[in-house]
Amino acid sequence: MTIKAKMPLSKTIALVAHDNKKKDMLEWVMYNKGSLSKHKICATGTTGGLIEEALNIKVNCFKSGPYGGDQQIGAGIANGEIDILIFFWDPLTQLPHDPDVKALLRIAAVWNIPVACDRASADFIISSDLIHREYERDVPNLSGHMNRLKK
Ligand SMILES: O=C(CO)COP(=O)(O)O
Repeated sequence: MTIKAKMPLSKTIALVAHDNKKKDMLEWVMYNKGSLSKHKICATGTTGGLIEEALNIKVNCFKSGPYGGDQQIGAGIANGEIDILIFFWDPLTQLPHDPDVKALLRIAAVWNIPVACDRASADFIISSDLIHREYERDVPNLSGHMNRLKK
């Protein structure tokens, strides 16, 4: 059971990159600076600091990923405060906070937000017509869930 949530004109985009992917992320944000500047940007700590420096824009920086930043972004998604996740995670390195990485990807799928895990998909999202307009997306209907449990 789902209900509709409004995707606002100005989206809140979360940017996250693992260390081996930070160069990719910086190149991507520099290339897309024009589009990104129309939206609110948040990020895990180190990624966000690098983006602020590179683009000279304000980034709402959470804690560094391994210190809870992934979980803070996950909470933002569950609270309806984050509309899009661009997460260049590293598929070739074991990380101590792997459970947090999985949890972030999971909660993004639960809340049906657009997620890009590499530059090719990030390009699709940023060049989509939907990035420039309001639209509705399905989100879980929690009251339906509570009612089912009561039966
Ligand atoms: O580890 C991360 C995501 O899992 C990213 O965190 P930082 O941006 O702080 O490096």
